Amino acid sequence: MDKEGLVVTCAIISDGLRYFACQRPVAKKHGGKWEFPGGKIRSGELLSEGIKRELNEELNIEVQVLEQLESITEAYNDFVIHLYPFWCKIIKGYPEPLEHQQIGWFKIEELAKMDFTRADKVLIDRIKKAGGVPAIGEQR
Ligand SMILES: Nc1nc2c([nH]c(=O)n2[C@@H]2O[C@H](COP(=O)(O)OP(=O)(O)OP(=O)(O)O)[C@@H](O)[C@H]2O)c(=O)[nH]1
Repeated sequence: MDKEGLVVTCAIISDGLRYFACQRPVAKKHGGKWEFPGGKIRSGELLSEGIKRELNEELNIEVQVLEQLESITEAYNDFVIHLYPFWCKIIKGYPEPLEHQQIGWFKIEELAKMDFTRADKVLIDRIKKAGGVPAIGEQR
């Protein structure tokens, strides 16, 4: 097991009512699981730069980081993940599923029932308990 752990960022994007989530391709690790868009940080890259790069690569959107949320560390069978969530706002483009099986907008109650990884379940629980991240304006 990689003791250092994998540093992964993810974006929480909300239209005030629903949250944006993506389903991983079957062939990838955690295939078929739902996740918040993002990915591994490259060496020397700032977390806030990594999240913007990943969303651009995966969804062809530009985002503004509004706030960094509390990180989550989870041990899976073969690796440890340090998940760094960022509350983000889309400032350019509409999400396209360039690397995911499916993408969509879901209410928090729906997210709580979907098949997310353990790290994400912790995050969803936190958002639910906090009563949601504040609405972030106009999105379709
Ligand atoms: N993107 C993302 N990955 C997550 C989340 N939660 C979580 O456990 N992970 C896990 O973090 C690991 C790395 O994410 P990733 O595979 O998206 O990273 P990446 O796009 O940079 O990888 P790649 O370049 O190999 O495709 C995966 O095992 C993934 O399941 C999440 O909310 N978003």
